[in-house]
Amino acid sequence: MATDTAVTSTQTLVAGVDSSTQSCKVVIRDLSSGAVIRSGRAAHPDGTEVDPAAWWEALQSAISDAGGLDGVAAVGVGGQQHGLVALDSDGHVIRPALLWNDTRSADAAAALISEIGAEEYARRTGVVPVASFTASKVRWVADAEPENAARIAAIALPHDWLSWRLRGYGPADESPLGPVLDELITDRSDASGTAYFDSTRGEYDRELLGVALRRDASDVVLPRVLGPAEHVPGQNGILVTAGAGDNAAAALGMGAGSGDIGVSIGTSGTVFAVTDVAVADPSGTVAGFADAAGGFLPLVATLNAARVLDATASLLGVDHGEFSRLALAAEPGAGGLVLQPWFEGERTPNLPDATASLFGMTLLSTSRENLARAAIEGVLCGLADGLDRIRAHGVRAERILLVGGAAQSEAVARIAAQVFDAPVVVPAPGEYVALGAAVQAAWGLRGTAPDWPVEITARLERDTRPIIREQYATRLP
Ligand SMILES: Nc1ncnc2c1ncn2[C@@H]1O[C@H](COP(=O)(O)OP(=O)(O)O)[C@@H](O)[C@H]1O
Ligand SMILES: O=C(CO)[C@@H](O)[C@H](O)COP(=O)(O)O
Repeated sequence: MATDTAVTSTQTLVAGVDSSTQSCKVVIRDLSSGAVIRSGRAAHPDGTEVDPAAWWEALQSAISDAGGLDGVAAVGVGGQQHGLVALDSDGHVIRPALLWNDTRSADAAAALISEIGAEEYARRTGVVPVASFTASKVRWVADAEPENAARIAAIALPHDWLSWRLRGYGPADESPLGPVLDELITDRSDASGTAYFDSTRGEYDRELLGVALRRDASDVVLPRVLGPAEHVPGQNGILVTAGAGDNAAAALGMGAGSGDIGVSIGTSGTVFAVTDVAVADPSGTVAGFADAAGGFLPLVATLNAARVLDATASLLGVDHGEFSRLALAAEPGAGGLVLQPWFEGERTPNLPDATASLFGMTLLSTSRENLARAAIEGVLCGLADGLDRIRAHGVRAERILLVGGAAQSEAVARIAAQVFDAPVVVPAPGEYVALGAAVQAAWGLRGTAPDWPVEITARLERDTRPIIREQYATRLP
């Protein structure tokens, strides 16, 4: 448990949750100042399919690690996007949740595009299916496990299901309020990652869900979409707000506005902007998601991010601090060494079966320093390519806001300023998804968005080194 500030008896608190791929984090903030009062975390199991019960257990451990919810008036739950939580009519989870990084649904995504058309998907939902999206996972279950698909009574995303459990709903033998599927709630940001939601109209596209499920989906319960200023009752008098997809919650947490580009380097790598107008990219590279504040969140995601650095550091036998020092001891371009970091297949570019490759190895270039730098450059180049695609939709990039676990690496921040064609700002180390979910909790509780300060620890001027992206580009297929 981390206690940053003493709590007084008159203080009202709000809580934010980030149920992310690798862990669950809880932050408890003071409603009036936004100060973090206490926080906690718990690990999630590895794997690209996970029993949601593990998330529920981790959430309770993280809450307890944070000293419990005493004094908390409202909670918002942010979480990894896209995961398919399929429920039967008794509120039981039908099979382990299929996560955003499970690439078995790549063929299902391709089939949906060939049946509906990429242009039509982009027009109706703002996105074009890739393996990550919920619709692709629904189709995968319909084809690979038709007996499971036939039992689906409701479909939730990870954060929807956790909000439901937190409010006291669930299977009759596991929850005080029972399996009331109509009490599932969500928000526009996470709904927009399903590929069966029209975020400009704020409505589900049940015909597209039916195509994915291979049956009439009019009776499938989908979570009710709440606005950012709304709340519903929860347990012990604690109100529950809409929650959000993790990237949209991070945007709230770091106060991203027009001209800001969020770059998150966690399990996934993401680059996103906050915009007033929707983006629809029929190529599917830019996902035209909604944000958690009533606007839009055009986003490009990569599958290979912080864990590429973890794996390379482990190969070199060093911790994160030494890994950063090694990378900074190498020159930009890593002496010609290029790591194409597609260890887990890749989503952008859409190469679900790809593997990683190391190019440019000579006796001179193959040093520990160059390998550390090449890993960071490879991850950042993929995200910089994504930013170019977002800019192509007329989005301005005045500064990069760097968050996610790997943003704590000095080398990542300094090399980001060499790779992105914009200054880089690093907010103070923090769990920005959970912090943003707490922003939403405050917003839903009071009806207006709080104006809490965001502390910045580093500002790096643009320091573009063209060699890095030029040599990476020569290795693209
Ligand atoms: N100083 C650091 N340098 C590089 N990577 C780091 C550092 N600190 C944490 N990480 C990595 O960040 C990742 C966790 O980031 P996080 O944003 O919490 O991920 P997620 O939200 O996807 O679960 C882990 O892979 C961890 O090893
Ligand atoms: O798929 C996406 C965005 O489209 C990912 O960003 C997931 O939302 C997982 O996030 P992390 O757990 O890596 O933060």
